[in-house]
Amino acid sequence: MATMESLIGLVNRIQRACTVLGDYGGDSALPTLWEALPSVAVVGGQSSGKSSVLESIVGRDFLPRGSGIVTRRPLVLQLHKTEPGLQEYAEFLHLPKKKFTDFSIVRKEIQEETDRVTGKSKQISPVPIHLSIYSPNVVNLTLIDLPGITKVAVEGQPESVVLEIETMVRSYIEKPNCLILAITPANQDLATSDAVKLSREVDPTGERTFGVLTKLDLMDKGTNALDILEGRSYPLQHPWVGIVNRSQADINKNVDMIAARRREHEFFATSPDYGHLATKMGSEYLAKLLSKHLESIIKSRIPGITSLINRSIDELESELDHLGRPVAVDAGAQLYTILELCRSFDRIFKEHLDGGYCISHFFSISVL
Ligand SMILES: Nc1nc2c(ncn2[C@@H]2O[C@H](COP(=O)(O)OP(=O)(O)OP(=O)(O)O)[C@@H](O)[C@H]2O)c(=O)[nH]1
Repeated sequence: MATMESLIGLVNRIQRACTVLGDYGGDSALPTLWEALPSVAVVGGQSSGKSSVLESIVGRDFLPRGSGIVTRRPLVLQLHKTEPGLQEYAEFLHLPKKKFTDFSIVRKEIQEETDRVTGKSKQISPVPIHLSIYSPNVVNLTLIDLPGITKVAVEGQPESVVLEIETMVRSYIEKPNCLILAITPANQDLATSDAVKLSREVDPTGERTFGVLTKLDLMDKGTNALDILEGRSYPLQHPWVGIVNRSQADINKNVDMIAARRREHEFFATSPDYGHLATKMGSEYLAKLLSKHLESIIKSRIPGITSLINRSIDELESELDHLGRPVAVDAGAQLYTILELCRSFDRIFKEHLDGGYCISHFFSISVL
């Protein structure tokens, strides 16, 4: 288990290295290392509860929240499990070496960094924000929060935003190594769920889709979601997980994540409808389920990842060979390099000229 955890941690670090080098799977026509590594994308309609699910998994309050379109750039969130007792902190890729221990400042930075690229209007951008959280209380995971799928542009947005968001979401979830966390609110008809519709399109067999039903506490009295949670309607290969996040009123009252998790736990444990499913519900269970699934994916993909890395090393080495020796920085060594180049040019020139010693000699002297 420890080995597997460190392996997921290693994949996290490779992903981090990829992003530093500008490889986040973007629009590259070539297969990239990022694409070979597994990740989890959170997909759903606007206000379906995507950011709330992410926060519950992390157990921290750090994402900008509110009604309307809040997530306007993809957020690549890497969770790194640290030793027990160590302090939790966050780091942004665009602010290297700056450790954030106050998570309300993390939220502010996400907002400001979103605005820096999109402006303060409701525009969206496909340029991701990268955030790493180091904590003893998380499981090693890379999660990607995406803008909510919508059917209509809100005031201040161009009509094209609807298609732009769908294209952006699709570009992440169509990658075969991307697990899809399809978030659907339980108080809406599942048949109209954007998350279910889109994930079915890109993953028709449902092998990489995890259905998450939020807002179970907001269902009309006398109704429940047992048909879905027990897999009778909309079955997926992995069972649906029910979640109860904090309501907007809870957020306004600053109900903290620990209290929220406890309340979620109680909701399932004491519910006459869901009590028998309580051990397989809730955000903590979801985080463990995802981490476990990632483990098995990584295990099965190790040979592919290794061969991709080896292939890239080979290609880079042959490119380096082709480029020749590195050019030194100091003037003396540079002069030496030039002399060496002239010497080899002289030799090759000589070899190609029939009895041309004089010309090549003359040439080498004139070059020097
Ligand atoms: N009561 C209740 N409210 C919830 C639940 N999940 C989310 N909410 C509320 O629904 C609203 C939207 O939640 P978010 O998590 O911001 O939704 P989102 O999908 O990330 O929103 P966008 O990023 O704007 O698309 C917030 O006010 C949450 O408090 C839930 O399980 N129960």
